[in-house]
Amino acid sequence: MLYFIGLGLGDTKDITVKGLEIIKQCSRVYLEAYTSILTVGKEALEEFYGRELILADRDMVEQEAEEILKGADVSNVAFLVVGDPFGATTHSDLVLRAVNAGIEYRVIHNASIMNAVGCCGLQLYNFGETVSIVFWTDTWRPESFYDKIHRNRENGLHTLCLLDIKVKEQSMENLLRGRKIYEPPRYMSVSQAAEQLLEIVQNRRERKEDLGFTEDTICVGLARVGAEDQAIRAGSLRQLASCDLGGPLHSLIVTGHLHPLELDMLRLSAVEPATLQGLKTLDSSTYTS
Ligand SMILES: C[S@@+](CC[C@H](N)C(=O)[O-])C[C@H]1O[C@@H](n2cnc3c(N)ncnc32)[C@H](O)[C@@H]1O
Repeated sequence: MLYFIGLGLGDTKDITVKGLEIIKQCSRVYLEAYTSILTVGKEALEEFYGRELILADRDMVEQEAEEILKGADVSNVAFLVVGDPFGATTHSDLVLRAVNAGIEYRVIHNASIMNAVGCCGLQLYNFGETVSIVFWTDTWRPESFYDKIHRNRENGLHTLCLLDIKVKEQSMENLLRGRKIYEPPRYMSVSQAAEQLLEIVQNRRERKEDLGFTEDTICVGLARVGAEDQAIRAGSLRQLASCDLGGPLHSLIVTGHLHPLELDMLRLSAVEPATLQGLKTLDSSTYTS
C-alpha cells in the first residue's frame, strides 16, 4: 500500500494519530520536499516520528517515481506531504503511476493552506480561483496571475495567492557547466509578491489598460499559518509591500467584495487601523442572521 499522509501546517505534532501510526509501520517513509516546508525541519520530524525520512525532491518524484513505488505492492510505503496531500498540489501523477502498477493507495488528510487561510476572517465560500505568483527574472515577468485576480474581483471574490518556492535551483553558469551546485532555497515573501503586483498596476496604468485592482485594494498577508508564531496583516497592497512578516512560508490574499463581518475580522490584524476604518461596517446584530 502507498500511503499519502498530510503533515499539517505548523510543526511536528500536527500529524494525525492515524498518520503517525501508519508511518511507524511502513518499510520506507518519503518526505516530499519541494512544494511546501515545515519550518521545524527534517531532523525534528525524524525524531518525533522515530523514523528515518528519505527526502523526495522534484526530480525524484517526477523522474524516479519507480524508486518510491518499489515494493509498495507487498509492503507499506509512506509519502509525506506538508499540509494536505491534495491541497494545492495534487500528486496525481504518483497516484496514477501507483494504480497503473497495481499498487493500492490511501490518503490520510490534514489541514491545508487552502482552508487554513480562513483564520484571517475571510469566508472560504467567497474565494475564487487560487493563483500562484512566481519570482520574476530579468527576462521573464509574467502577469497572468494579475488577470486571474482581476476576474475573481469582477465576481466579488477573494483570491488566495500562493507564493513561489525555489529549492534546488542551479545558477545559469552551474547549469551550463553541468555542475550539481545548488543555490540556497528562496521563498517569496508577502512584500515581494506585493511589489510585483504594484509593478503590474503601474505598467497597466501607463498602458491605459483596465485596472482590476490598485495599490489601495485591501489585501491580507499571512505567514507561517498554523505555527506558534503565525502572522496576519491586513492593509492596502501598498502597505503590505513594506510589511515584514518574518520567515517563510507566506501567502497573500487580494480581497474582493467584503462582508461587514469579514471587514471586522480584518480590523483585528490591520497594519494601520485607519486604512480599514473608512470602509463600511454593519450593525453587529446582522451577524447573528
Ligand atoms: C503548493 S502550496 C501548499 C500545498 C500544501 N500541500 C498544503 O496543502 O498546504 C505551497 C504554498 O502555499 C503557501 N503556504 C503553505 N503553507 C503555508 C503556511 N503555513 N503559511 C502561509 N502560507 C503557506 C505558500 O505560499 C507556499 O508557497
